[in-house]
Amino acid sequence: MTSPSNNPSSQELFDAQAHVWNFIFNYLNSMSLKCAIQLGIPDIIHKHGKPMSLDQLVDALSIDKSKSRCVYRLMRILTHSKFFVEEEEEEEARYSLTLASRLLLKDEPLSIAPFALAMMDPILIEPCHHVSEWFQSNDEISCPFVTKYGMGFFEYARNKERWNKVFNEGMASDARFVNSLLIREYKQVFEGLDSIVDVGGGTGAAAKAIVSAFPGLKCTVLELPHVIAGLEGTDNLNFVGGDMFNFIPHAHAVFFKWIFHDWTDEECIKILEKCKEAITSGDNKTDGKVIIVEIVVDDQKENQKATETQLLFDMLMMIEVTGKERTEKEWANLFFSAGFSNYKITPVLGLRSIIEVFP
Ligand SMILES: C[S@@+](CC[C@H](N)C(=O)[O-])C[C@H]1O[C@@H](n2cnc3c(N)ncnc32)[C@H](O)[C@@H]1O
Ligand SMILES: O=c1cc(-c2ccc(O)cc2)oc2c(O)c(O)ccc12
Repeated sequence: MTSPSNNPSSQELFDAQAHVWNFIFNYLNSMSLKCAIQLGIPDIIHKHGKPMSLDQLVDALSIDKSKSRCVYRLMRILTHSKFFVEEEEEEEARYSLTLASRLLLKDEPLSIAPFALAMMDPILIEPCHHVSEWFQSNDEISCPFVTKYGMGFFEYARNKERWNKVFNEGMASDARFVNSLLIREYKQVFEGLDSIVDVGGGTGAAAKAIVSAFPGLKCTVLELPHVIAGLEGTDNLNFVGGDMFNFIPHAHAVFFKWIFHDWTDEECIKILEKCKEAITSGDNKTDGKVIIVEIVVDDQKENQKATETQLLFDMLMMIEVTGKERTEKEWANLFFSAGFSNYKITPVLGLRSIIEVFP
């Protein structure tokens, strides 16, 4: 890393200014994407079935023609960011989808639109305006979410029906996406298991994907009661209301997706100790394991954008809850502190990995 020159050239100064500007205005990328999802632009282009002109898009959007140029400007920035492709046909621009915008179609099984809308909801963005205030406040305030709302995430979600629904649907869409790829890429992680508990499994999206791929496997979702209120199980899927810090039902394997990054090291060690009890039978024997789907920070050092996204998640975990993203060394420290003897990381889920932990 070179230190800045004491006598920068004009070009160096302009480059530095451009870097600052890019960061200042980057939120407008997120907000443009949010607007396109809310308007259903990917769905409209998909339904059209072939590249779509601006006039056709404006017609289908049912918005006032006076806003056509603004729709063009929205499409221009999102085309620049590779959410759409623009091609010229009969001297007119026509838009089609990219793989990224296909993931944002509302009625597709692998849609991550609900996750995108939950993560860009004002409820999660508001605490971001309170980070410095939180840094300067007393030790008792655990995260900027609490600075903003005066209560933790769990208490807030329990009392706000709309937010509870938006958040759970967002998580469920991510669970459907990542679990279908997990089963495609690393099916063997579940092979030979007869029972599994999905701890903090939300409304059961991951569990449903697992039992439909492995019909002989019995799956229990352990969740906070307000998340699973009114949900019915099936023959091989059941919902149990409870607290993972108190008790995890006995099973061959315990599955966690996006749980440990929500919690401090001390809390994770407590959960892992409960897991060890859950996979150990009365005679102290086990061939069970813990299966974790999470980020391993720095596992893709050569990919600058991947590392940046992992670090953005780490900031999100600091702001909304009291968790963090962990390096391999930090993960290993948790596992060994909780009395596990071995682990295996398989990096087949993009920014996340599958981590198997053995007693
Ligand atoms: C970030 S969400 C992840 C949901 C799901 N595993 C997924 O990735 O789609 C964290 C989940 O943990 C649940 N949770 C939080 N505290 C819990 C506790 N003490 N016992 C059981 N579940 C808990 C929350 O209700 C929430 O659904
Ligand atoms: O914004 C969040 C909040 C949580 C969260 C919610 C409820 C809990 O009891 C614990 C944590 O978790 C998140 C998460 O895992 C994620 O990947 C993104 C955002 C959030």
